[in-house]
Amino acid sequence: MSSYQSINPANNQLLKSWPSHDAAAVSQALETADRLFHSSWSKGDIAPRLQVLARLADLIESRVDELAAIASKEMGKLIGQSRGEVKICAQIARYYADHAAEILKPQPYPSELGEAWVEYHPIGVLVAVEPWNFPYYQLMRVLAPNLALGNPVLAKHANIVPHCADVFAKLVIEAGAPEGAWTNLFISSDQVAELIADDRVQGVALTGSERAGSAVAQQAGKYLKKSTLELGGNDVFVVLDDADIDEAVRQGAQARLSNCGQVCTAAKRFILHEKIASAFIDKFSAALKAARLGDPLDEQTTLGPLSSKDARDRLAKQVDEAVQNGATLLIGGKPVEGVGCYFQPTILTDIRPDNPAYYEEFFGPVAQIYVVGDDNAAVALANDSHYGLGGSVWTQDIARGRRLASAIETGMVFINSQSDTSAELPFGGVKRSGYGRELSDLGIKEFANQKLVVVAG
Ligand SMILES: NC(=O)C1=CN([C@@H]2O[C@H](COP(=O)(O)OP(=O)(O)OC[C@H]3O[C@@H](n4cnc5c(N)ncnc54)[C@H](OP(=O)(O)O)[C@@H]3O)[C@@H](O)[C@H]2O)C=CC1
Ligand SMILES: CCCCCC(=O)O
Repeated sequence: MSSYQSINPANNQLLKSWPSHDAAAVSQALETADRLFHSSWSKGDIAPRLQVLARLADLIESRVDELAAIASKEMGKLIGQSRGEVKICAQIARYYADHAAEILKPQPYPSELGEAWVEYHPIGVLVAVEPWNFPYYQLMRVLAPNLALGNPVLAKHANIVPHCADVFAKLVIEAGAPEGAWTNLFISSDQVAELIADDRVQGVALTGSERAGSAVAQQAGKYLKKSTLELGGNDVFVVLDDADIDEAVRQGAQARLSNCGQVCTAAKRFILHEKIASAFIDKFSAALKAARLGDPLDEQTTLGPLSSKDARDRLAKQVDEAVQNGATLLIGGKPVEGVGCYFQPTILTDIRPDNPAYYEEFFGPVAQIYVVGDDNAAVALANDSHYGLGGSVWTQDIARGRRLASAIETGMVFINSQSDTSAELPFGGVKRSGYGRELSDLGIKEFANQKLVVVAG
């Protein structure tokens, strides 16, 4: 049974232990959620559900500082970045409050068979399995569209962010949602598997590692339940010879160091055109070295700790092995001595395809640098990856940027911007980065019965 403990990664202090939910509590939660699904709340008029989302957005906006501090203390995100995450959660709630009715209205399908349309109905109780790196955003990405649609959700959050999980669930109730709409469960992987197997559960959404995604998707497949997966990424940051180098360096450093590099769509593989590589590397190294490590609650800090001791130790081992297999360590490369799960900003170069690091995601402030001679080489290197989540291309020739964006095999590509997210834009990837999309009109239909109705002509 995974234990749920709030531990501050900046000082390794235990903040609070949280009791796990036993079988009786899980059974009660599932029964309540399923009863709600069969009620007028889920199957009736959408308006009351959208009013809850609007109130939730207002509530979150009124408590940004409080919610941000809880996240920063529990998983080490810089306080300013935690505020940003809380604000985008309000944006997502408000987006679906304002747009779900339009997105979900019946869509006509002109047909020779007669008058035809597609209606969008909820499918039932879902399970959400979410990670610690955006402890509120990951939950809101599932809650908002499915509360609008009418799918009740049983949520299993990462075991290192129980306070975020608990306060989020309380906010949903405070916004007026009935019991069962969103239930936080402190449960184990085995209990998740049992829920997925239950006939009352119709789908599962997971964000996390390939390991977790594979286990959950396997169970979902075994019981023929719909699933969506948003997993790791090894996103490229392609800087072409005509790029604005200073802007690319500024955003590249942000894209690698934000959330201490623990972002699935963080820039991880920096692919540099040979004409600008030396200039970029000099400026980029200086930008990473200038990071101010410290307490995430201190506004002056620009690089906080990793989320846990395990995460820090895993990263240190990865970097050591990369160097043992031939990579050159340009800067950093070691845990920071002392209290807390800190790691030096790091740059690795000379990573050859026979080095395991070539295909690995570094979930921390570790940048890989590659140098290429032309656009085709950049695309070939970008696509030589098991992952396919996001990426960015930097060039002053937009037509050139669009060509590369179309050729890079990922779910999202940004031109002259680091990867980002917004409620109205779909989020997701391909290959081992998972499948399905969250947010936007695509995300709300992932767990909808897209029902065809035809009136014979
Ligand atoms: N795509 C993304 O945004 C993220 C990707 N990751 C990737 O995951 C890697 C490791 O991070 P980590 O924290 O270990 O992520 P995990 O994949 O272990 O955790 C993500 C969620 O999945 C749960 N989980 C893990 N295994 C199972 C299982 N067999 N059945 C059901 N649920 C399960 C976890 O629960 P519990 O916490 O109790 O183990 C957690 O709630 C990172 O290096 C990164 O590559 C991590 C975070 C976010
Ligand atoms: C702001 C970017 C959000 C990325 C969410 C993730 O790491 O899954």
